[in-house]
Amino acid sequence: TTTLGFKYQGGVILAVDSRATGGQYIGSQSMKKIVEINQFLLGTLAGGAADCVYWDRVLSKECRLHELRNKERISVAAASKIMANIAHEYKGMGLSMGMMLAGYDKHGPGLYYVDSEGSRTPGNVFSVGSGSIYAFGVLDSGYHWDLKDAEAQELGRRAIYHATFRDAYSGGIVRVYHMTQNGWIKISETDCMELHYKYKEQKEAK
Ligand SMILES: CC1=C(C(=O)N[C@H](C)C(=O)N[C@@H](Cc2c[nH]c3ccccc23)C(=O)N[C@@H](Cc2ccccc2)C(=O)[C@H](C)CO)Cc2ccccc21
Repeated sequence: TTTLGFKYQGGVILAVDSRATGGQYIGSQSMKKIVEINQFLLGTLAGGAADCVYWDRVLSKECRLHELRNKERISVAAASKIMANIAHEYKGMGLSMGMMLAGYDKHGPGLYYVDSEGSRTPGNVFSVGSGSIYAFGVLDSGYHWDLKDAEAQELGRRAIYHATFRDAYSGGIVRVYHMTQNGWIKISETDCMELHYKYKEQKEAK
């Protein structure tokens, strides 16, 4: 898996692949690794697929209950704290989850990394999963706060593509979402082979 998220002047970009593996076996090429918790909250999934899918559903339920009890949407900080508390409750019992929570609340754009070891960190740039070292290579060389929306979306897409090219455990479809003060927008869903030939042509055109 390769997932990434970064904050910039235009909000938050999330980009992921869609492969699930069991050892060398590819279980699926179409897994949804960006989960839509609500219109202003997105999560990304990496690690044990069942762990991620299950505890994301629990988090979604808790976020909805928070809205009903408090008559206001949950903040990104509070949602990430719920997930961190769950991870801490099960620490040492074998959960394997590396997630990001991205959203927009009264404090502006939010991006947190949360994992099953108990880490919960706010930050501007994260990449999580077996292909994250490749994604960082592209992301760190192209990232700056003042990226334009189209540049930011393409940077996320290109970073995930390069990870699917080099990491055997990443592949399938490259999905890009953009979180702004009006909520999330799904920007693109592109098969990594389509991107492969598109980037190849761009290089040959030079
Ligand atoms: C095909 C499939 C599933 C599947 O392939 N499960 C395997 C056992 C799984 O969990 N694979 C992990 C890798 C893995 C196997 N055993 C583990 C034990 C501990 C930690 C990780 C693993 C995976 O693809 N994870 C994805 C993340 C992911 C995949 C699917 C859904 C959510 C997140 C990922 O991180 C990269 C591919 C690198 O591993 C689970 C599932 C649920 C619902 C529908 C289909 C499937």
